[in-house]
Amino acid sequence: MVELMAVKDYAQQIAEAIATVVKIDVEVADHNLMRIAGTGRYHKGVGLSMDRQGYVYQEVLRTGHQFVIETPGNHPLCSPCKARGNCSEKYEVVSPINVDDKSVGVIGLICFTEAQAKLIEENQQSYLIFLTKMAETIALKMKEQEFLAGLVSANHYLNSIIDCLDEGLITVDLDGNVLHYNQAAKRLFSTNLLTPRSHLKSLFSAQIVSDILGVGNNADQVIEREVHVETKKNRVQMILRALPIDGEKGVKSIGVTLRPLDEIGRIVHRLSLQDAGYTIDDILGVSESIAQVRERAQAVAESKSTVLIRGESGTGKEMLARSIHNLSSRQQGMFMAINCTAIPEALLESELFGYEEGAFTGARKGGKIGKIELANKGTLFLDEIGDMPLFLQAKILRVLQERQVERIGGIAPIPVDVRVIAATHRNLEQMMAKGEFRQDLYYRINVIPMDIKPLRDRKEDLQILCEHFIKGFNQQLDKTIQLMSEGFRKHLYEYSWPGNVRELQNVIEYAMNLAVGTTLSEEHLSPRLKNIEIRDDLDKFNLEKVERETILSCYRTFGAGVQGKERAAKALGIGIATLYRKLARYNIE
Ligand SMILES: Nc1ncnc2c1ncn2[C@@H]1O[C@H](COP(=O)(O)OP(=O)(O)OP(=O)(O)O)[C@@H](O)[C@H]1O
Repeated sequence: MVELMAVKDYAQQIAEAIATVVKIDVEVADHNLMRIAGTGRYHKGVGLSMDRQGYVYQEVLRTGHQFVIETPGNHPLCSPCKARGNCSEKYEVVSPINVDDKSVGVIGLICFTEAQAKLIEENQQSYLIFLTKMAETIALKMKEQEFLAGLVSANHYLNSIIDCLDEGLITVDLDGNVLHYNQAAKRLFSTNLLTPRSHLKSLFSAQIVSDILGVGNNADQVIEREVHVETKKNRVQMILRALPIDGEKGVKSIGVTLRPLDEIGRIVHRLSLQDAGYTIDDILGVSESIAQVRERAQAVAESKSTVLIRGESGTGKEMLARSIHNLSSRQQGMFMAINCTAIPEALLESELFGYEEGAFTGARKGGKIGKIELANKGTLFLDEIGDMPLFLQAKILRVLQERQVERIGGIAPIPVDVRVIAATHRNLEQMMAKGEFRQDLYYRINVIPMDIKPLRDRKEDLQILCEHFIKGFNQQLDKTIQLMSEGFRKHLYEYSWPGNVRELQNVIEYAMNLAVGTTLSEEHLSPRLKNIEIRDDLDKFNLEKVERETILSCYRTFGAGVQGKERAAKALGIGIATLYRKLARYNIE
C-alpha cells in the first residue's frame, strides 16, 4: 500500500484550502507521526517528526476515532509532553485518515486563539463532519495513487514478459504507426530503423504493409508471410504473423510477430524427430568394417565436406548420416532427410528448392520454403541420390558449389550453410558411364566416401545386433527372452540377409511375437528363414565354397565395373584374368 507521504503535495493543498476557508491552522501527520502537511506556524515543520508532541495524534491513530481536545496542555493525554501546562494551542479537533479500515495518518484543526476555539466549540459537530470528509478525500487520493502504482507495475511486468520473448513483437495502430516493440524486435532491425516514431513502411515492402494493415479490418484474420529483413548483420528471412488486437470497440491495433526462419527449422527439428538422437554408439557391430565406419564418422564429423554413404538397403545409411550430424557442431541445426525416390519427380524440385508466390499455377499463397533452406546451419541428407533426376542433379551441384539456393520463381539467390550427406545403394559409376548420373556431381559428393558392408559379409555382427533387438522388443512386447537356440542361430548365420539389419530387426520382432518363455527357437522363424538349407558344419570348410563366397563378397564390395574388378583382383591377390575365370566358373554375374 502507498504511504501518506506519496500524496504529501495533495495533503498540503487540502490543508491550505481548509485553512483559507476556516481561518484555522491545519496539520496532517502520517502513522509514524511525521508531519506531512501544515499551515501557518506548522508549515515550516513539514517533513519533521512529531513523536515528542503528537500524543493526541497517537491516540487517534490507535483508536481510529475522532478526538476533540478542549484543554490542550492540561489533558491527561498531554502528560508526557514537554509543553505540558504551557501549550500555545487552545483547542484541537483531530480526525483519522482511514484507508481500508486502517489508520494511516491524522488531520487536525488547531486553534491558537480563544476566538478560533469558540468558533469550533460552537459548531463542533459541523467541523467534525467537515474534517471527516477532508480525511476521506486524502484517503481517496491514496487509493488512486495505489491503483496507479499497480498499473505502472503491471505495465512494467508486462513489458518484462514481452521482452523475454525470443520472437520480435511490434504493435502498430491501424495506420501502421509503431506503438510499441519488444527488445527482440529492436535487435532484429538495423540501427534506427525501428523507433517509437517508425512506420511499417520503413520496415517492410508496400505489399507486406498493405497485408498487415488489412488485418485491422477483420477481428478474426491472421496472416502469415515470409519476409526479408535487413538486420544489423545481414539480410534474414523471417516468418511474419500479423494479428488484430481487440479493443473495447473492435480492432484498435495490430500485433506483428517476427521469427527467423532457421530458428523455426530448429524448433521443428527438435519437436518432430524422435530418433534424431542417434549417436555413433548406436551403430552396433564388432566387425572391422563397422569399427572403421564408426572411426571415420568421428573423424569427418566436423568437416563441411560432402559425405557419400554407400550400402544396400537397411544397412544403416540414414542412421550413420544422423550420427555424423549429431557428432558435429551442426547438431543444433536441422537434420533434413529427403528420400529422392519417395517423392514424385514433379514435386521433388519444389520440395528441395521451395518456390515464390505465383511461381506456377497452384503455387501456394506466400510461397513455400524449400527443404534445403530449412536445413540451413544443419545437415541435408539426400537419400537415394542415384534416383535424382538429371535436371535436379545440376541444381544440387550449384547449391554445393555456390552455397546458395534459388527458389522456383525467385529472383535473388539465398545463401545457405548446409552440410550435404548423400546416400545410395546404386552403382553410381555404372550410372555415370550410362549418362544417368552427372560426373561433376559424382566428384562433388564423393569427397568422403563411406561404405557400409551388407550384413551377409559381416555375420560376426549378428550376435550383438540380435541381443540389441531382443532387449528392445522384450520391453516393447513385454517379453522375457534371454536366449537363441542353436538351431535358430544357425538359420540366422546361413541366411543371406538381402534386407540387411532392417530385415534382421523384423525377423527378431516376428519371432518374439510368437515365442513364449525365454528362448527363441527355429519354430519362431518366419517361413522364409525356416526353409533355408542349413549346411553341415563341415561344409563351411569346403574350399570351393569358401573361395566362391570370398570372391562374391569382394565383388559386392568393389562393384561389378571394370575398376571394381581390378580392385577386387588386387584385394584377392590374384590377376585380373584369374578373377574373370573364377567369376565364370562360380557363375557370378
Ligand atoms: N549397425 C547398426 N546398429 C544398430 N541398428 C542398426 C544398424 N544398422 C542399421 N540399423 C537399424 O536398421 C534399420 C535401418 O537403418 P537405416 O534406415 O539407417 O538404413 P538405410 O541403409 O538408410 O536403409 P534404406 O536404404 O532402405 O533407406 C534402422 O532401424 C536402424 O536402427
